[in-house]
Amino acid sequence: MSGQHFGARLTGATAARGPLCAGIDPHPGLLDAWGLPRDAAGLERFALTCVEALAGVVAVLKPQSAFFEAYGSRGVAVLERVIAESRAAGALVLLDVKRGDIGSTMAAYAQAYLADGSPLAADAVTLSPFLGFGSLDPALDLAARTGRGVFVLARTSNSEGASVQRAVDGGGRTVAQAVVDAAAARNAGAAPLGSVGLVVGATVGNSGLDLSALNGPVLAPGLGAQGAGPADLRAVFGAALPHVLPASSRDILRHGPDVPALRDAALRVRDSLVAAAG
Ligand SMILES: O=C(O)c1cc(=O)[nH]c(=O)n1[C@@H]1O[C@H](COP(=O)(O)O)[C@@H](O)[C@H]1O
Repeated sequence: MSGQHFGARLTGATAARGPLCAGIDPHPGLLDAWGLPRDAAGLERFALTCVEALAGVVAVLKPQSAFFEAYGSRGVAVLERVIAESRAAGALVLLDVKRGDIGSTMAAYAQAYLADGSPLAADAVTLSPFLGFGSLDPALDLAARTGRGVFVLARTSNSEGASVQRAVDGGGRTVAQAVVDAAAARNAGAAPLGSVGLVVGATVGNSGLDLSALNGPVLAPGLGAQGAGPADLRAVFGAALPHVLPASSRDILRHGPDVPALRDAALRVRDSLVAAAG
């Protein structure tokens, strides 16, 4: 990928379009609600309607891979179109795949999602560090070489995550803080922002995390359907708020399939985030 690295492109995109990541999560129940069949054709209509409504106005689109994989090769072909058409309309694409594996096979996932010329290459992907942060090195290295980004799970929005992520190591540091510190080391010296992001749910309350040295973006899912609102972001993120990218899926998608209604819903969420940050 030519041009600026991901952290710079994200900074430009959110400055121009506002701080919102809209998720494309084609839940079977949403296909029903939109009057679409639960098959690859329904998936395609759903996903491309999202692209039509959102890709020209939202900074980041986040397709959730599993909902596409569920329809096999036809679903994955739809995902390829979503990535290409969203990017062509000016949105950055964060592919939500939450990959994490031992290093040798992590390299293969990196090729699939972060290599120039790969059909599924996006601007960034979500990664899971729970096989050890260092196991992600092949993906972080390739992303750095190709100007792409990653968002590494640190403190997830679900309640089950806390027992792992708040566990404390021998030095008294939580697992989540160790992820933050490893990402910060990767981002040191980058300007205007590094390309190794984190995921910290908007639902987690006072996380206790020290994000002051991160120098990277923080994806904050959990708005809307999971109960968090724009006003919660300041409590969770404090001084790190300017680098937070709030994410919402179902709370926006329920306004489809009408394209203007879907777009207006996303813009309302975006405007409420701008107001809450101001
Ligand atoms: O990595 C993610 O995107 C993610 C991390 C996390 O901690 N919590 C979380 O909800 N997500 C994703 O964010 C989206 C949330 O969807 P809604 O609850 O419908 O807004 C889903 O695609 C989740 O898989």
